[in-house]
Parts: sequence; structure tokens; C-alpha cells
Amino acid sequence: MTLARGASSPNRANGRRIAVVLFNLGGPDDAATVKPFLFNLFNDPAIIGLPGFARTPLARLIASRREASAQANYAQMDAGGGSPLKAETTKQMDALDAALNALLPGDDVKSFMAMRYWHPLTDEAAIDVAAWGPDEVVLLPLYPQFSTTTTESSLKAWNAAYAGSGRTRTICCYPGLDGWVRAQAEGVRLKLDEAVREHPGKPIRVLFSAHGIPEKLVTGKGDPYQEQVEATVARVAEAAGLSDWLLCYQSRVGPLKWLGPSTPDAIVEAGKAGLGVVITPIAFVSEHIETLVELDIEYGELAHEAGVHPYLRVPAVGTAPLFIDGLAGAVAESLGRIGTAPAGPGCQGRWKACPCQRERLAA
Ligand SMILES: C=CC1=C(C)c2cc3[nH]c(cc4nc(cc5[nH]c(cc1n2)c(C)c5CCC(=O)O)C(CCC(=O)O)=C4C)c(C)c3C=C
Ligand SMILES: [Fe+2]
Ligand SMILES: [Fe+2]
Repeated sequence: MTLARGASSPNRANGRRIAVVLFNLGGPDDAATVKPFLFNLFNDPAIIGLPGFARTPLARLIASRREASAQANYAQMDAGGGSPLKAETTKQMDALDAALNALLPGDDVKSFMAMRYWHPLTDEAAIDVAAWGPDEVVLLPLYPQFSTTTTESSLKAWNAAYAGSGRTRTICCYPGLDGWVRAQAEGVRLKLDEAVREHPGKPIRVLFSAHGIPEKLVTGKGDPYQEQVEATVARVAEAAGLSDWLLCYQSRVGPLKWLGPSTPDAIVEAGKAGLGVVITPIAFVSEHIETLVELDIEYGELAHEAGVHPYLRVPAVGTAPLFIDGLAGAVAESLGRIGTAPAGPGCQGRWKACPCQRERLAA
């Protein structure tokens, strides 16, 4: 018997309903929705920390100014002028549902997608989850590392929107989660082996490229993102047995100083040193504009100009079984079903404002 997504299995009548809410950024559906998507993004106080009366007109201005160049970038992907992020997240959601329903037999687990800046938006997801009437709600960001600009922003939006049933558990972050690290290390190792095989004798540097954030968020606001990205990189480099690697930051926007070194500078440096490059996303878990356009096309051209050869890119982990099973384990652990830490693989109190600390104390 095949069940429609979300239909309850008859032999799960006594099981608990567990809603897993996947947070992600969201992306436009097509060229026409690029501007309102950008407006939503820049109108988020987590992205531009000004009061609403100044932020909203500024967001409108930036969205207008950025529209044409962003549309041109989105048009370079095979996603109808929009972002593939929703489709990619749907695949992850389906894989996670399968893994979780196998891991928690007797329960009814269903995941929902809550995008921050484009549909399905967080408040739409909150309505769907409430209508389903869960006993438990697990909030699971598709961002391994916690940032005020991503996970915290989604958590605030969720808390403002959700008025349904169920006890909530929050997986704030999982920078060192075994399945995530192993899936990422496996991808790096495969590309590195390909580079060495096809370019024998050529020294290769692995560049770990994370989405940047403004430096003042780390120094002023105590954003733990950089520290957590560094923790992921150290673990992946060790698991993949790397000798020459560097963490760098991509996607800089606006006039502020962002975390560095920048990925473009790191590519140029590799060219000067006569190195080939294997580049891997390290803060994204799916393919979208920042991997398919920025890493592959823009930085691919830069690498060519800088004499970097080969320039190979590691795919995002997507639905890699190691990654999905790792997430499923984190969800089960957050529910106290496996492992010994009821609050799950949280930030271990490093991020004091994190809701996982309150949940840990309340457990
Ligand atoms: C680790 C994940 C991300 C962090 C941290 C992050 C911070 C951040 N982003 C912007 C501005 C933009 N981001 C854009 C796209 C985008 N960003 C992330 C993830 C993180 N952002 C993803 C997954 C995507 C892709 C969405 C898609 O449509 O495929 C964009 C839009 C694209 C563009 O115009 O370049 C902007 C703008 C800021 C300012 C920021 C931190 C302050
Ligand atoms: Fe971004
Ligand atoms: Fe936490």
C-alpha cells in the first residue's frame, strides 16, 4: 500500500505524531519573484540591523538595485529563472521522512519545510503543522552551523508564527555531527582522488568555502557561526586526511567588512602558488545559486584566469545517506529516543541564547 505524503498509517494508530520542521532560506520561483524574495531577505532585522522605518525603505531600494543582476544569476541555473532550493529541500525532506519512519517505528513522522524568505514561508508551514496536530515538534535547521542571520532568524519567525500543539525540541546546530562530517569528508576525498588521478604530481589545495557574514556580528553580537564553521572544517579535514586546506568565505554583500579570507582571494593565492584547487561548500547542505552559479561559474572563471588547474567542486551533501541518517539520529536523540543527551547535539551551551539550553533545563 502506498501512502500519500503525510497520511497516517493505520498501524500507527497508537504512535505519536512527530512533526519535523526543516528551516531553510528559500529562493524565488521564477524571475518575477526575485525582487520580492530579495526584499524579504533585506527587510529581516537579522540581516540589516536597523529599525523598521529605516530598514524597510532600504530593503526596497536594495531589492530594486539588485533585481536585474540577481535575475541574470538565477537564469544561469536550470530552474525556470528561480532557485532549485525548494526542489532540493523536498528531496531531503522525503529522504528524512523515510529514514525517520524506519528509525521510529510505531510513530508517525512527517517533515515540513519552513522557508525564511520565500514560499513555503514559515507562517504557512506553521499553519500546516498546527493543522496536522503533532504531539512533538522538532525544529531542524538545514544549516549545520548556528548563525543569528539564519537559524536564529528562522527560530524567531517560527516562534512568532506557531500556535499549534506539541512539545517543541530545537536542534540548534550540528557542526560536528558524525553523519554530516563523514558525508562531507567522503565528497572531498572523492574529488581529491579524482584531481590526483587526472593530474598526477600536481599539488592540490582543498578550499572549504562557507557563506560569509559581516565580521561585526561575530565580534559585536557573539554570533557563533565562525567558530562552528571552523569546528566543522577541522573535523572534515581530519576525516578526509587532508594536508593542504584553507577555510574561506564567499558571497559577500554590501559595504561592511565580512569574515575572511574571501574565497576569490583564496583562489587567486592558489593560482600564484601553482596549485590546483578542490573547492567544497562547508555551510550549505544542498545545491542552489551559491554553489551552482557562484562556486561553479563565477569562481570557475576566476580560477581559469588565475591559472588554477584543475578547479574541481565537491557537490553539496544533499540526500547522501550518511547525512540523512545523521539528521534522523539527531531528531531521534532530541526526542530522547536514542542516546543519552535528551537535548540532542546542540551547541553544548556555547551559544547562551540558544533555545536548546532552555529545553535542556526544562527536560
Ligand atoms: C550558511 C548559510 C547562509 C548564511 C550565513 C547567509 C547569510 C547572508 N546572506 C545574505 C544575502 C544573500 N543570500 C542569498 C542567497 C542565499 N544565502 C544562503 C545561505 C546563507 N546566507 C542560501 C542558501 C542562499 C541561496 C538561495 C537561493 O535562492 O538559491 C542572497 C540571494 C542571492 C544573491 O542575490 O546573491 C542574498 C542577497 C546576507 C546579507 C547574509 C548575512 C548577513
Ligand atoms: Fe545568503
Ligand atoms: Fe544550542
